[in-house]
Amino acid sequence: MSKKKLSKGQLRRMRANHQKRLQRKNEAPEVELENDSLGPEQTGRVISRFGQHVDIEIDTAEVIRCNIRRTIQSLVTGDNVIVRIAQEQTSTIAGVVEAVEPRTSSLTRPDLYDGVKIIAANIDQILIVTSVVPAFSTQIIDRYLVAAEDTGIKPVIVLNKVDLLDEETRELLTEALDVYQKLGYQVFEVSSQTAEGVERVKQLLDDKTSIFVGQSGVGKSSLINALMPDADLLTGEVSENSGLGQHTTTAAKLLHLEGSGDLIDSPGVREFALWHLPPEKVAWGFVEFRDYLGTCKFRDCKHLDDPGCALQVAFEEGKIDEERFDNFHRIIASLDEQRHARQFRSGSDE
Ligand SMILES: Nc1nc2c(ncn2[C@@H]2O[C@H](COP(=O)(O)OP(=O)(O)OP(=O)(O)O)[C@@H](O)[C@H]2O)c(=O)[nH]1
Ligand SMILES: [Zn+2]
Repeated sequence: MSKKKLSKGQLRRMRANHQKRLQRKNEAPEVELENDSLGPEQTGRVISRFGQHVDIEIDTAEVIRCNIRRTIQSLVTGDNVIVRIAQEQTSTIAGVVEAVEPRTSSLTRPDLYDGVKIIAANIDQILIVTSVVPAFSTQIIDRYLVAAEDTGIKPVIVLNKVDLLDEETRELLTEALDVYQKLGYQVFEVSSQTAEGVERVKQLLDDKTSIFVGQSGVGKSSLINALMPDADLLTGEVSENSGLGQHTTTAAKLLHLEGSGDLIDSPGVREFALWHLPPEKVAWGFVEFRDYLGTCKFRDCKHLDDPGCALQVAFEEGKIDEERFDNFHRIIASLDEQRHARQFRSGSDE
């Protein structure tokens, strides 16, 4: 049986509907606030972004939902902004973001369409949380350090769950972490369970914007809860999935800590170091390698057993820790594996 032919009228209606849909897509879904209904400019900070809208905390600590001027190219959690607030509240949209201050730092992730996507801005420090459950791994710490070094944001290492350690294990871990202290990284040993060391972390967070990263299960949520004025807030916010739709669970959100510090959190923020790293950035991410980079005999030196490798010489002279050098090679090897897997996948798609 042949397909039923559409009448001219039906076709016209279909086309008209299609046009309407396209138009709707291109139109900003925002309620435009009239310029003369807006108050004077004031400063604020992005708490969270939801598509065309954004929640801004202003100096009175009030959070207001705003539209975004079309001239603004990029606006993410943590951005400092200039806003104008409607003098009379006529809708849920209470103001307009007029401008964004230059960022001191930004956290990005690879994006299929745009190359990279910025997920948060103006972060002062990255707390790399690790523990003994899941197993302690300097390789994972190094991987997070490399990613942190690439952002230019200061990383700090936090060993959580020290309450689970017997004396001997604790000594071993302290020794392993000593390598990082010697490289200039701050190291904290804490337990979110017994609150050991938590006060020192609290002081570290004061007056700064921080993010917590690390493997699933190391105790990031537990630690954050121990540092929040209202312990239930974080879990409540993250699991909320109503009203504003699914963005609530994925959008990075800025939260206030018990002292004067802020925290930006989201699943994406927590996992940022697990995304692909270009191999040339890995060596740079090992801070003690920097003096030697560019001094190997061959420009494309893999720093393995290449002749005339300056890193190899430095290692043999005891200037580079063995475990760090091993971890570097392991990270490079895992990047190669990832690349092969991607090539294999894209090849089999054809
Ligand atoms: N013994 C002990 N257990 C802890 C401590 N901190 C967290 N835990 C436990 O570790 C488990 C994981 O903690 P979470 O806070 O959910 O870990 P997370 O890093 O937020 O995990 P994701 O949300 O998956 O990223 C929970 O069962 C916690 O109770 C601690 O200091 N000591
Ligand atoms: Zn080399």
